[in-house]
Amino acid sequence: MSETLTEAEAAAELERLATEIARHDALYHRDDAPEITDAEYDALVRRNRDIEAQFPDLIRADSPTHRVGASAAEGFAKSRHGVPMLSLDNVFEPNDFADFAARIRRFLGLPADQALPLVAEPKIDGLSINLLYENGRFTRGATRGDGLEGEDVTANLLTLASLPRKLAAPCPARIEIRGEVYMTRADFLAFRALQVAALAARDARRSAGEKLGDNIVVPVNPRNAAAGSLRQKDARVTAGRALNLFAYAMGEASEAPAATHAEFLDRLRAWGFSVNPLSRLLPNEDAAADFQAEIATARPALDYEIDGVVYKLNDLAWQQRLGFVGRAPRWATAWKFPAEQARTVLLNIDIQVGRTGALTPRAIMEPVAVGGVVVRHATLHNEDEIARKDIRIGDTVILQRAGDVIPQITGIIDDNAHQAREPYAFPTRCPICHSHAIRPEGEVVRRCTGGLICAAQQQERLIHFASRNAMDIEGLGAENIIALHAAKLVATPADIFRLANHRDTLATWEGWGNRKITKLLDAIEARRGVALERFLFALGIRRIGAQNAKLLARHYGSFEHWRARMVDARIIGSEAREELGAIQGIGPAIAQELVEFAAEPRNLEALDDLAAEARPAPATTTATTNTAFANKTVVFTGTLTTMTRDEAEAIAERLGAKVTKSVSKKTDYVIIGEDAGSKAAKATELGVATLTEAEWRAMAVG
Ligand SMILES: NC(=O)c1ccc[n+]([C@@H]2O[C@H](COP(=O)([O-])OP(=O)(O)OC[C@H]3O[C@@H](n4cnc5c(N)ncnc54)[C@H](O)[C@@H]3O)[C@@H](O)[C@H]2O)c1
Ligand SMILES: [Zn+2]
Repeated sequence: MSETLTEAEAAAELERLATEIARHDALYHRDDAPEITDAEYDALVRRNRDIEAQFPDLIRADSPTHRVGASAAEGFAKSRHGVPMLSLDNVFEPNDFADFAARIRRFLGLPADQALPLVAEPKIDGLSINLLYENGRFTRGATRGDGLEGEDVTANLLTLASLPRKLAAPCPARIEIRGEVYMTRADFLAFRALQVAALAARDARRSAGEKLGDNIVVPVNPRNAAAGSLRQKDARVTAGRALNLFAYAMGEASEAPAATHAEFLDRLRAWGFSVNPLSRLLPNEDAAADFQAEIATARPALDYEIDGVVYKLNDLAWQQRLGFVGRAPRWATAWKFPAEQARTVLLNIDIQVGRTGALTPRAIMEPVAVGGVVVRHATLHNEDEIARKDIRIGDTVILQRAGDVIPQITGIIDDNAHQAREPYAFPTRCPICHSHAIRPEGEVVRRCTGGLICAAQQQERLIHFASRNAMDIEGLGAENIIALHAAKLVATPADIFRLANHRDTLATWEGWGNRKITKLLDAIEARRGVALERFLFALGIRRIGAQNAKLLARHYGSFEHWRARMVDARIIGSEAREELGAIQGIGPAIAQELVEFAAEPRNLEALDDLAAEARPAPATTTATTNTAFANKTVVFTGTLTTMTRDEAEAIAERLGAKVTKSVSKKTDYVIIGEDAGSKAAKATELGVATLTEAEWRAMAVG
């Protein structure tokens, strides 16, 4: 560790790391949803261990060094292991491996020339499980959980073909068998593709207003996929996933089934478990380095992911004597492979535009093999990431793949050639529609503002436009929009109103009978003259949800007025800009989105084209039927403090009220401001309902 910390700094840092690591443990082990890569996680753990080594007095009771995994997730019955399920220490270098062997010799008091037979097994990247067999029958299976107690996943495990239900005699009356549940690379890629497609379909339906759960998860790697698939509340879901099992260890046993680990692996095979065929008994620790190299060479061709080799002392009596320290046995270690890295040249950065207008940079590279696959693309996340790593086109970049599907660029070669290149300038225009792209303060994502015209966003916008809370066009759900858009009959919302021109084309489509077409065209016709608030919401301007659309409609009253004021509001400091910012409920971020929308001339063109077709109705005629003041007669008296009398009367009228000057029996409400005189008294006398200014505001403005 290069830095020197004071004791106070070290204590604070250990506290932070304990919290941070526990959070990532839960995300990874309990939720199957890691936020960071394994390499980043391992760096946090290493930092924690280094600080603890320097300040042993500060080691916390909740130190990550002593914990395993994360506690069992809700929704599963808990299952206690007969013997705890721990983790493994790991080494990366030959020297560290030599230390591991030396510690064993020292602990057992073995002379240097005594052979130390070890069993070497590929370290499968899956999730470990504990299988209880009683009288030769499988009775219970659980995940590792926090090491002491895991989730009972017996029903899920029973869907695995490779899990023996019964063990052939002889076998101990009670024995826990441990192993790894994993998914092959090929099955993982197929499953991932399915999930990606399911997610896209779900999102399309969601933007059409359907309420759908968040249960579609796109796994980032095979381990993640295996864990998510096994830990399903409904075992029928697990049954549909391709999961396999390698057995490699035991927990509690009523009698020892073998004297050595190698013999035990033979017993596992005889019982019908699959044991990794690459496992091998090594005569001594000196053979480990060669084995490590051999497996590293074999790795790219394996059909499952491994991240190292586990070396276990063969003699079970010795294992017994060595026991455990912290969260791992003394008699085994995982010699991990370094994260697979490669160097290549960054040819270009292309910008992909998402369905919601987000601009995401992607690296295009000279193809290079890393981690068993040829890679051409890597994500660059966002513009800050590019700036932070100072990535320039033409640079030699270092690429890393740590089990995840999408490789990362971890850094660049900072040489003279790099310095001579231009720093990368992130585009400020959308590469698809050339509208300006903005990045609101405090956000990392830059977005295209050409919502109504951008081809990348068209389909999404159209689905939203027709959906229930927006224009509510019956019969124009996501599926039909996708078909119409793909056939190029509809590109912008205005085109929907011109769909009648394509009647003949539609009639040739399979499943589109005359009745269906007529019904759809009628439904579209019926939406001309739509309420302004629906129209504004349907535009799909970012941050303009149904509630904000309502505020805008009420405030501006008509489409023409709203449009004119938005155009004027483009000028900072203008009266229209101030007015927009002063509308209660419309904050600066919302105002900014509206202004950016209006600042794109082609948005205005598309907007006018649409308004000419849809002809949104002024807010007054639409809001009158279902407000507290619809068809009521109201009188204002006294001085209002939060709005002028004119404004108040205009609002009341917009809400469908009739505003009169004098109080009579026909008056429904008298709104009383400051220094009110005879009208207030008259209201009391006639028993007419009175409202304070605050009450009026609450009812009228919300
Ligand atoms: N990305 C994240 O946010 C995040 C968070 C937590 C953990 N992790 C990853 O998980 C690791 C820690 O998890 P861990 O405690 O399970 O340690 P580990 O995965 O490094 O090693 C222990 C595990 O190896 C597995 N294993 C595979 N083959 C085996 C074999 N032949 N014999 C024995 N065990 C075998 C077992 O499941 C065992 O529990 C970290 O190093 C990191 O890579 C990542
Ligand atoms: Zn665009």
